[in-house]
Amino acid sequence: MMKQATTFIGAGHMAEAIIAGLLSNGCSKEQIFSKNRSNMERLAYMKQTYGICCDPPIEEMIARSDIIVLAMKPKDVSGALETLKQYIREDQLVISVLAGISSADISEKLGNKAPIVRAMPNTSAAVGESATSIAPGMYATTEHVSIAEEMFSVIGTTTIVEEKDLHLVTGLAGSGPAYFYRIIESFEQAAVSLGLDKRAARSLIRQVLIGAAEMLKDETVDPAELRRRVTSPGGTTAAGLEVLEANHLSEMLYDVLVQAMKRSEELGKSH
Ligand SMILES: NC(=O)C1=CN([C@@H]2O[C@H](COP(=O)(O)OP(=O)(O)OC[C@H]3O[C@@H](n4cnc5c(N)ncnc54)[C@H](OP(=O)(O)O)[C@@H]3O)[C@@H](O)[C@H]2O)C=CC1
Ligand SMILES: O=C(O)[C@@H]1CCC=N1
Repeated sequence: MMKQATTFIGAGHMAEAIIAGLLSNGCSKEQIFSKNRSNMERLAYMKQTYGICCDPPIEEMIARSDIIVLAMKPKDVSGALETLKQYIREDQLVISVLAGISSADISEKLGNKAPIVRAMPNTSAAVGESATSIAPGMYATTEHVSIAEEMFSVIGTTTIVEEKDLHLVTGLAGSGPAYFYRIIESFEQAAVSLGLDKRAARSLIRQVLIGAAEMLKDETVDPAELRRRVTSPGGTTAAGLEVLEANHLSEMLYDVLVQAMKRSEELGKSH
């Protein structure tokens, strides 16, 4: 269980997913602080829902913390660090979940040698199923990486990557849940258009994804083999899969990653 006091700068969707995961894994709510820039309603919701500390002034939160998690949008990081750099110390660990923003950039904005570890979780953190990538950044030692691993391991799996690979893994795993949600939305709509009751469509297609995901948890199993087991020669699955192939599924998904990765690179340049 994580014992370090932690301040989340930004109490948005990602911060909530991580905080929910930490609390359901036994982390004490007194050890978690969070602040927004101006959305007090959102902060009140976080306080009410999770019992975390949102009232102390930001400088007090930071003074009492071992870890500072940067969880604002990339475009807001410059403004946030302009104010916060006077409070963040070199004996604290800065963990950034920001897409695209390099640790060198964060260090420069901080103007000190605080260690920085970058993490790219996803919103499945809220149910303990994030696929988080962790990369050591400026001034980070293996001990700092271990602390970040400990934090993120309670909200899912952790994979250590090099910082240069974060653009790619952001497009793959940070954004990843949205691709599957989008596919589910279309299958639901298609089933309803073809005459199925909405509730039945919804519950069936969701369970299909949950069941398939459960099967994939065994990493020794090849997804291609799982697919072959479903696909009877000349049967319904083969007919459906032919449509995916005819519409260039692999090329399309390659492009999905390329575009998401490019966007991450742009975020790093344009904030
Ligand atoms: N959503 C996702 O699936 C994932 C997101 N990320 C990364 O997480 C970060 C946050 O994303 P997400 O949670 O979706 O965004 P949200 O918009 O939901 O939350 C961002 C929060 O940051 C706050 N904020 C902005 N500026 C400041 C500031 N100067 N000081 C304190 N708080 C501030 C905002 O408060 P206010 O409204 O008051 O301005 C807002 O509550 C992004 O950098 C994103 O790249 C990473 C992995 C996955
Ligand atoms: O869309 C985004 O920019 C963020 C980063 C990964 C998931 N959401």
